[in-house]
Amino acid sequence: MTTDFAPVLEGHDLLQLYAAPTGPTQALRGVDVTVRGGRISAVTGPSGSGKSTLLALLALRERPAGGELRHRGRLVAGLSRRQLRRLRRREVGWVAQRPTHSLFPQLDALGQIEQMARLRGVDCDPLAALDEVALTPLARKRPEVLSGGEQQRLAVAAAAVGPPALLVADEPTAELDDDSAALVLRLLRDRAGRGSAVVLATHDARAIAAADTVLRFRHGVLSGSQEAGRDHTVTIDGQGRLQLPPEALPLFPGRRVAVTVVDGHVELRRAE
Ligand SMILES: Nc1ncnc2c1ncn2[C@@H]1O[C@H](COP(=O)(O)OP(=O)(O)OP(=O)(O)O)[C@@H](O)[C@H]1O
Repeated sequence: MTTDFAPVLEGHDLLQLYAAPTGPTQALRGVDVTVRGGRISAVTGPSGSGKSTLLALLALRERPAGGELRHRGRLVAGLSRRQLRRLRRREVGWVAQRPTHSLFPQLDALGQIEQMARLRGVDCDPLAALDEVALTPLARKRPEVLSGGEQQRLAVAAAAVGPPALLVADEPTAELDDDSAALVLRLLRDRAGRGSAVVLATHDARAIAAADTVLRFRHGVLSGSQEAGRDHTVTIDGQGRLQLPPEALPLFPGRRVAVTVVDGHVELRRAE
């Protein structure tokens, strides 16, 4: 179902250090990671395990202290600050753990979307972008007067303008109830469907279930990775209806499905 895109980012033996009173501490070490367009990758693990540190590297906000990070085959270490800034502006959507850190404090919700479209050099319908996260009634509000969940939805909608080649979000559903989380996950799936590489740091089972790849961290080390695609046994009722597993639902945002019976199996695709 998922198209196989070339890697946007490839990290090998990544190391990140932070200063601590006792000397430099390794926030990440020995991490190998590949991020592809068309996929949602969830980075998970206990608090302090290195998720945000990895996201800062993948969003090109920091450079690794060691190892190799390549963006479309080019070594990030070889890029100037100016080149990195330009890449971030044009190609990277970023949702900070505190969503206000990725919003412009002086702009209202509509202005956030318009400004992001300007920075990326893309056309966009700002009202439709707000509607996607159910924020149209708050179009003229600035971030400071929005609730935490509204700020989070706005930050995701703004980061997703374009859509960007890379969409990196730190805990994008942490503040959200089930309905709002479903909106955000549907939006992220839509952008992956349009080719974005989506990377999330998350503790949220709803977001992990929506991911194609799950990367588990412990003490700064990648302790396991898992591809989605588990088999599910479900029952078909007397009318031929079946219940899709929850992680399949974000694949069908309009809830319309094209069904093809072919070679003894059934394929489901999003109906246009
Ligand atoms: N700017 C920094 N300066 C010093 N230490 C840092 C800095 N950022 C992170 N660390 C340390 O690096 C380690 C990894 O932190 P990180 O924020 O990546 O974890 P996390 O898995 O995202 O945690 P959480 O789920 O709580 O957000 C922690 O020990 C943290 O204290």
